[in-house]
Amino acid sequence: MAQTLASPAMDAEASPPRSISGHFQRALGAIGGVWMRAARMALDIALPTLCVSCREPVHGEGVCAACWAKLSFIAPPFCPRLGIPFVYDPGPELLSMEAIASPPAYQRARAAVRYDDVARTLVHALKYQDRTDLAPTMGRWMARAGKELLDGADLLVPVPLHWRRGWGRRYNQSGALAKVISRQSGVKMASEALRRIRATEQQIGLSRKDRASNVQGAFGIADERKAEIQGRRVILVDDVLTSGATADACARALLRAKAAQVDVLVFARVVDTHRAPI
Ligand SMILES: O=P(O)(O)OC[C@H]1O[C@H](OP(=O)(O)OP(=O)(O)O)[C@H](O)[C@@H]1O
Ligand SMILES: O=c1cc[nH]c(=O)[nH]1
Repeated sequence: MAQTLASPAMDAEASPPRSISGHFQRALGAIGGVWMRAARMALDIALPTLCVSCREPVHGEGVCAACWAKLSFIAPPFCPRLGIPFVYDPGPELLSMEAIASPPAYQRARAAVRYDDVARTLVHALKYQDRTDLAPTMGRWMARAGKELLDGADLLVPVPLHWRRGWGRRYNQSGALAKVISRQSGVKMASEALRRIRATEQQIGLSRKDRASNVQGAFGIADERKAEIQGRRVILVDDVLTSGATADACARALLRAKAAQVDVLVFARVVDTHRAPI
C-alpha cells in the first residue's frame, strides 16, 4: 500500500522544531528578528518618516499634527445629494444650487476633506509618488465620511485606470483606497468589473467642458461582468472629485449595466469649482 508522507516544508510549518537543528534555526530566527528591529530603528533615526505636506519628521501616519489640523474635514451641514459643504444650515433636504442645476447620474457624493493644499499633497503623494502607505489613513477617513452610504451598499467599485496608465503607475490609487474602505466597512469590492476602455488625457488643466468630453464614453462593463453589477447598490470610489465628470461617466456605465443605485465616495472634493479654476 502506498504511504502518504507530508512534505518537509509542511512539517516545518505545522509543528514546532524538535531537533537540535530546529532549535538552532529558531535561535537564528530570533537573532534575525532582533537584527531586523535594530536595523529598522537605525533606519528610522537615519531616515525619519517625513510629513507628506511640510516635510517635518512625523511618527506613524503621513501628516504631522500641524498639517492634520489644516485639513478641512467635511462635516454637516452639506448638500444631501452632492455633499458640498454649506456655510450655514439651510434645513433638512435642501439641495445645493449645483445639485438642482445639473444633477449628476450618481445619487449621492461624499468626501472626507476639501481639496486644498494639504489634501493635494496627500493625493499627489498617493498616486504620483508611490506612497501607498498613505492609503490606510486616507481610506479610514473616507470610510468615516461615507458611513451613511456604506450602511446601505452592496459593492465598492474603484474608478479604473486605463491599462497603460495602470502599467506605468503599477497600482490604482482608487483601488488601494477602496480596499481599505472594504476592510473597514465589510462592503465587498469589485475591482475588475468597470473598465476604462479608452485612454483619456489627465483631467488636470482641462476646463469643465473639456473634462466632460475627455471621459465621455470612456468607461464600460464587459457583458460577462454585468451580472455582478445588476441590481446592486454600488459605491464608486475615487481619490478626487473636481468637476464630477469622471464620477458621472462611471455612474452612467454602471447604470447601463443596471446597477440599482450609484453613490460616490472620494478622499477630497474641490469645493466651488465655479469660482476657483479647476
Ligand atoms: O471630477 P473630474 O473633473 O472628472 O476630475 C477628477 C478625476 O481626475 C483625476 O483623474 P485623471 O483622469 O486626471 O487621472 P490621474 O489618476 O492620472 O490623475 C482624478 O483621479 C479623478 O479621477
Ligand atoms: O488629481 C487631481 C487633482 C485635482 N484635480 C483633478 O482633477 N485631479
